[in-house]
Amino acid sequence: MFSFFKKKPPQPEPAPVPQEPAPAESPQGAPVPTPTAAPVVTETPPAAPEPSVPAADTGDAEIVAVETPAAQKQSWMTRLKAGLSKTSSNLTTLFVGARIDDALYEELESALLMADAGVDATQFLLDGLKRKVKNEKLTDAAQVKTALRTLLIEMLTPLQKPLVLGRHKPLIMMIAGVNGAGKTTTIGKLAKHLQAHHQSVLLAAGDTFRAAAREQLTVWGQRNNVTVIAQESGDPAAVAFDAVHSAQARGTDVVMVDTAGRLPTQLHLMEELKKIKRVIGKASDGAPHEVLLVIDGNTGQNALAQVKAFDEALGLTGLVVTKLDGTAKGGVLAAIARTRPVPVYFIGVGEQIEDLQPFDASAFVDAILG
Ligand SMILES: Nc1nc2c(ncn2[C@@H]2O[C@H](COP(=O)(O)OP(=O)(O)OP(=O)(O)O)[C@@H](O)[C@H]2O)c(=O)[nH]1
Repeated sequence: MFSFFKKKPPQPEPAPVPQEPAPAESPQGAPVPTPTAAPVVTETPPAAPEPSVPAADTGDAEIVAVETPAAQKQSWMTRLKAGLSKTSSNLTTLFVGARIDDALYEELESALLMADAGVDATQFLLDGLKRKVKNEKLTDAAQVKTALRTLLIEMLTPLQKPLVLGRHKPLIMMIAGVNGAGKTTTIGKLAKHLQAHHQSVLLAAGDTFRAAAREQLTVWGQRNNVTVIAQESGDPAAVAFDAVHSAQARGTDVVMVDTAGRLPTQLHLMEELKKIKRVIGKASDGAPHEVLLVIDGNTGQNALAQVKAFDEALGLTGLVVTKLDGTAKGGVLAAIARTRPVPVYFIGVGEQIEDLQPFDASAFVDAILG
């Protein structure tokens, strides 16, 4: 049974020492007049008090926050299977009534390449499978499929890692990705999941580039009892800095810093991301504690290039792979596992909150092998 988050008791953090002037903040949510050139910050408070962490959560041992009920897990498997059906269709059919011969291996090779597993992972799996067939003297296709399942789980398990809560207060997460990857949607879904796990959440609307993105997040925050720190224009690093200080003052559990979408080839924008990260570190020593890249599963091998580029720029701690529903390219996780094994914290198979779940290698492989 998998859980959504893991939880650890918070470590005492040094008192924050402001090193840069934080932008002005309005106590009532109204924009504050500031000197020319200084950014205007709006703070959207939650409509109701945020849930506090229960006293029982501060024990010594690492605990699993919430066990997923069997019925819920079942419905997730159903959604995962449906979501990954395009990736799985080629892989599942080729074993039906097949003989173990070169034609089967060739078909498997094409299916893996078409699923965007990439040349390296595909070759690795084929070599491993041929070895297993020989050593274990496998004689029918169903056994070969089981052997492939084992190999795939072995390959993907290193990517499986829970997001551990409560290591820092606030736990500061920075979220990056290319345009339209699903960053803002993912932040919204994660905030809801975090609230369900008794975590108070504050969001920094660091997408100062697109006014609509800021407004979208602000309206969403008002509806969902989540404080959003936003600026009408200016520097996303200043928004992040201000958000961290607000969260420290309020005793908020988790801060998520949204950032504008950008391509790794837009070097000045990649520099801007590095600056946001540096400034978060100035606001809180050692932060951000998580640097997440949101990737669109539809982009297949291009997603791999994004992982490499963002990892080199920021030092990623985790991935969120969205839109695995409706794509035939779910094999990209195998490519990531072989070439840049950054942990996959969550995968998304739809637009609903419950469509974003922790990555579980066995469940994923079961879904793609049918
Ligand atoms: N089908 C599907 N759609 C998704 C998923 N995750 C996000 N989306 C949709 O993808 C679209 C883009 O999502 P956003 O969250 O706005 O993406 P973004 O990365 O914040 O975009 P920018 O701010 O432009 O960089 C929205 O229509 C989302 O509803 C998913 O797992 N499956």
